[in-house]
Amino acid sequence: MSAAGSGGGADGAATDDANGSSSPPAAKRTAVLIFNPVSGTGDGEADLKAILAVLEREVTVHVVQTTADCEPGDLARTALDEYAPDVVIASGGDGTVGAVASALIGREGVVLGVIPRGTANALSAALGIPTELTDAAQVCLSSNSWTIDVGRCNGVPFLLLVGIGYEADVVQTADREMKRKYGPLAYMFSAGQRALEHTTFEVHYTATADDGSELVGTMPGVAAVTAANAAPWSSVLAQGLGEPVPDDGLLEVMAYTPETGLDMASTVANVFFSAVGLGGSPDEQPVNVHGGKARKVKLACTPPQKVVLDGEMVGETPVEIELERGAVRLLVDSPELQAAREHDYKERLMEALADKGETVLEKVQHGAASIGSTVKGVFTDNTDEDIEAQVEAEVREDEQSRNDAEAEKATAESK
Ligand SMILES: Nc1ncnc2c1ncn2[C@@H]1O[C@H](COP(=O)(O)OP(=O)(O)OP(=O)(O)O)[C@@H](O)[C@H]1O
Repeated sequence: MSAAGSGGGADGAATDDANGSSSPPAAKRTAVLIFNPVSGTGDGEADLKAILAVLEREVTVHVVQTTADCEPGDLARTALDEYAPDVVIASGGDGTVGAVASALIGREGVVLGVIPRGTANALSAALGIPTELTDAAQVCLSSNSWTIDVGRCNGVPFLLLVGIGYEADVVQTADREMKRKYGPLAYMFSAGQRALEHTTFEVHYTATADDGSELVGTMPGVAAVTAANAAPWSSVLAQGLGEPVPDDGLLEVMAYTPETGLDMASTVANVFFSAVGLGGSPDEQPVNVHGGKARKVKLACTPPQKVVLDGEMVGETPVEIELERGAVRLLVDSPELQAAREHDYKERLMEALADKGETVLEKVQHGAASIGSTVKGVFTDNTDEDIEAQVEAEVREDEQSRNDAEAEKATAESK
């Protein structure tokens, strides 16, 4: 993840000049915090308290809470006019963050801070924003910024990607109930389920390359198309050419033409494994993955397909997608802080493993068994109650066998 440049520094303390006389404290910077109280699965009230405890040390914060029927972008635009802030901070899921980011397009001098609290937090993962609440709040006080491109799909701004067909079905299947139950795994379950049941369509495309040349054609048998500005590893289909670059002025456009449901599932799995470094190089694409970089792309589908924009359903094809270069300035970790955080995380992980390696391994195996049966449940027609009963039974069985093993060991030792 590359992040460079600098934004406004934070300082609010009194300063001494060369004569030793004290000058008045510099005015505190002003921040607007657009806060979604219901996003994710955490406690909104407690989260807000923890965030303000960090931010208010250095900036004056105006909190604007979102509501069910109010567009967060409109709230941000009103707050920009009312408070003329230096920083606008979006705290919520990807929907909230994307909408607030779009309100900052063309507002030079105002930087975007992000405190992720959603289910998937794909945006933060793609842009290298810390997932821990107070770490992310701390980054909002920093002076490191990264100027990134913003996409537009039929005029509507997006930061990550446009998904057509399969990708849109996956998002629609992972509804709030499923996300509440399974967290980020909801997307994996729904991805597996939809891969087996996917349908195909014909895509008519006009892609404009970086040199202005145009590629026009029709592709039959397509199950999914993605056009990405940025994407985290979990947006598997956007990784066909390697991780998209959010500041290169280009979209990564991918199309998938699987023969069967299993073919689709294994293609998704292959791209996923190579994206996380466990498979072949992304250059060795499976034969049913096609793609390239484009400055702009027009797509029409027969029959028309659903379209998802940064995780939100927005309608149907046809679409015209292009990028606005360097449209938003985002506050990010300094490379040093990012490295220190990663180092610290790895150290703690290694310590925990050295301390109780066996227990950790057992827990992982136990978790995998529960997930396995949940996936099986989702793929078959079991009801939610069936799945929960199945998972509970496996957990009980697992605990019982562990207790038996411990009892056996204790008996053996006492002899
Ligand atoms: N005060 C509120 N009460 C109820 N719903 C709200 C409120 N504020 C926002 N919403 C709803 O929250 C949704 C946006 O959620 P957001 O994207 O922030 O988080 P999420 O859906 O939990 O996370 P993710 O996008 O990562 O899955 C919108 O549908 C909006 O209507």
